[in-house]
Amino acid sequence: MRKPLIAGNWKMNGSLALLERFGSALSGSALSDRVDVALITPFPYLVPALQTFRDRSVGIGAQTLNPAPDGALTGEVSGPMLQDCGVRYVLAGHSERRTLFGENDQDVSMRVTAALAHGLTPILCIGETLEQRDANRVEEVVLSQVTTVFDTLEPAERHRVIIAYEPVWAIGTGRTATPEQAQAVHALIRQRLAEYDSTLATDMRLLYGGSMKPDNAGELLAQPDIDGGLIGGASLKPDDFLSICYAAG
Ligand SMILES: O=C(CO)COP(=O)(O)O
Repeated sequence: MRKPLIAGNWKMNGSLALLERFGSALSGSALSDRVDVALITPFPYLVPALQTFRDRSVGIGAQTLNPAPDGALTGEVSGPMLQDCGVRYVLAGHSERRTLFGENDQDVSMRVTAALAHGLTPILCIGETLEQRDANRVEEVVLSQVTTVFDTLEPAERHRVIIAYEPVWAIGTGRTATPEQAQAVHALIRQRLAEYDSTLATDMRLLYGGSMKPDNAGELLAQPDIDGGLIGGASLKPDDFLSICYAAG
């Protein structure tokens, strides 16, 4: 049985004041242990977030990392640093990193490997653009984003990854994938995982991301192959985020 994960990706948003509001909202909530909750914050808020949720009721994650362990790389943050601070998750391959910062599949793969090497749980983000969907290339694009990373991993490492399917056309647009569209892609990903090993397919959590909100979360999360959500805009509003967590758990 896969436990759902609801992860809020703050992107380059948020403040200490917002973190405090999340601290009050989530600590005072009746969240069940049937759902894992994570906040993926900008670097400066990681340590305050870890302090806010020192009971570990909310896992804290970073939005990227540099694959090198250390060195003369001004402005970068490494896996050992995140591990040192107690960070649990790190995103790799978010579409904004791919398009705005030029990260290709190989860069993404190096980040997943570095995360695993330093005890972090990578959340590998994949998804097609609208152009690729219109050209009927969803399966090809999404499965190749999975395999370029998974082919390089050891079998045991593959089991430690979480995948988030985020169709690029649904991110921040208010245009969410229908539950059927999302389920169809999740099922394809799971089939591909089964080719590596059947327990990988049954165990791996596949999150959906892209305009998930309180009013559509229930339907999306009810799909058999959707095991949670990676939430952007709605993760900046404690009440909305909590509603989505309740819908999952
Ligand atoms: O990119 C996302 C999460 O990583 C999704 O963002 P939105 O929920 O704002 O569409």
